[in-house]
Amino acid sequence: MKLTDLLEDCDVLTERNLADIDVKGLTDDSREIEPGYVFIAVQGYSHDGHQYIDEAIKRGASVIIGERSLSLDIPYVQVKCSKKVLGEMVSRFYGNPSKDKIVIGVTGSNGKTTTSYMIKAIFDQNGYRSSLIGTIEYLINGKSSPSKNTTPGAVSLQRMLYECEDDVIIIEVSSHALKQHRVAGIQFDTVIFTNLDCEHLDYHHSMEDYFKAKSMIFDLLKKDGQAIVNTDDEWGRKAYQLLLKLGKPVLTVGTKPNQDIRILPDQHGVYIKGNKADETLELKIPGLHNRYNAAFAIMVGELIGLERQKSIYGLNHVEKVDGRFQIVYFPGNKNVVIDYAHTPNGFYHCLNTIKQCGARRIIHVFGFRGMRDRSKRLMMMKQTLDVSDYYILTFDDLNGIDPKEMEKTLFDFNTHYDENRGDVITDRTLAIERAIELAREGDWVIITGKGHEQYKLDFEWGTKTDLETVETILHHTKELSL
Ligand SMILES: CC(=O)N[C@H]1[C@@H](OP(=O)(O)OP(=O)(O)OC[C@H]2O[C@@H](n3ccc(=O)[nH]c3=O)[C@H](O)[C@@H]2O)O[C@H](CO)[C@@H](O)[C@@H]1O[C@H](C)C(=O)N[C@@H](C)C(=O)N[C@H](CCC(=O)O)C(=O)O
Repeated sequence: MKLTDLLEDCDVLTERNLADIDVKGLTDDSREIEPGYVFIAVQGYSHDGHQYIDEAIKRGASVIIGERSLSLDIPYVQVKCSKKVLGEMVSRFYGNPSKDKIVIGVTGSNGKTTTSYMIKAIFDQNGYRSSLIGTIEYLINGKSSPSKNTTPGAVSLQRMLYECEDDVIIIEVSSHALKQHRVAGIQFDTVIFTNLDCEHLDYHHSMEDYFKAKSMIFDLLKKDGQAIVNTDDEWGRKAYQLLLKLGKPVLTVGTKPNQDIRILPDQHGVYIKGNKADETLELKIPGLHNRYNAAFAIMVGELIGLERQKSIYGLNHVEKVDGRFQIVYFPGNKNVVIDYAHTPNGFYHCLNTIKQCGARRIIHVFGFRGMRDRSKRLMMMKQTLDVSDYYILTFDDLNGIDPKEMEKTLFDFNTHYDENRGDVITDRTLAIERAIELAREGDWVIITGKGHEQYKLDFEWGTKTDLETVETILHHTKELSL
């Protein structure tokens, strides 16, 4: 493929010696360079790709692209934003693979994963074949591989799209990915904006900046693409206004009248308007948050012209999503829930869902992640105090933070909010064991923060995930009762 074709429409500042250069491949990682490749130098979070230009040349790069004004012995193209150019070029290199597929992007703080699996179930149960790229796994052509990033880097992502033989591809799009242009070059048929919660402010610095990053996805809609937003959410309403301003078609989901899909909080259903007749659909899914997720998925079904009952049929086939409101039933009518919730709003929805399920008492095990947004911790604490009856603060990922420092943070929170309703047990497995021990008939234990993820620390029980810990305790409980 010719370099000039790959650079078409890219924001190029200066260029020289471009002639008729053939491109064999392209990457932003000098370690992956092969002869005839283009190396795109990207300013990253921990390294500056421009430092690896010499290494890329030694490995045989035939062209370098970067943001600096440089004079090199091989052709160099200076661009305004090399991350964006990377996505755009790699997409062209693979023949714009998103163009001829149905591509659904799901963004927002909470609900991305569950919504994505619901959409997938609707497609799969109705004669389509779909791929999914997200927090838990990359599921392409029926083959699953573990997820590294919720949204992979541009080169991997475009390669996955290229290799995907399915009709539909559902992509969870993180704010990091948008800010870093990992999805540049992708064209979305539908974009879903679930909500925005106090999160990632270590990276985005303010909610406005976080919102700005999320809104970048709207620029990537296909010409006839469609956005769907949750207008019960403050930032969803801002997204709605922005979309109107941009002249993009937008459908709404929420509990207020006049929304395209109206959530009926007390009736376990949704009321849907649209091209076809208005209709109330019953949903058998627990939790208000899941009715929002289901409403987005049903709306996607509407957009591809599915009969509504076929969407409901699909939703009834959603397999359990790892680490998302995953219930383990204990003898003596005790339930244990594992959920990825790690924001105040995530807590609100999980804890209230358990309450609606009729929990006698709620015991909540959770912690705070090191090196992440600290501003949300207070609100997380308040949320649990509002709804749960007892909490145990424990370790989540430390991400390089000294364990002593995190332990002190947990004890400080516990002392500050001490109403004889909480405890600190830093070992996560012992905290879970204690919570289950405390539970009596009709009680629910909820463990939040890690969801499907593997532990990064070694804990007492030697288990690797919350599910493994809970199942090990269940096994011991059953043995003891024999
Ligand atoms: C902070 C962050 O977002 N980092 C992401 C970023 O990497 P980076 O900026 O650190 O890259 P870097 O190591 O500084 O390298 C800069 C450049 O130098 C190049 N390099 C580097 C070394 C070398 O020898 N040669 C070389 O060419 C690198 O290939 C790169 O192009 O770009 C990489 C490729 O896209 C990502 O994999 C990486 O995600 C890291 C692993 C990460 O943990 N990110 C998290 C914060 C994240 O993105 N999370 C969201 C989900 C958030 C949520 O909703 O919960 C996600 O989408 O996963």
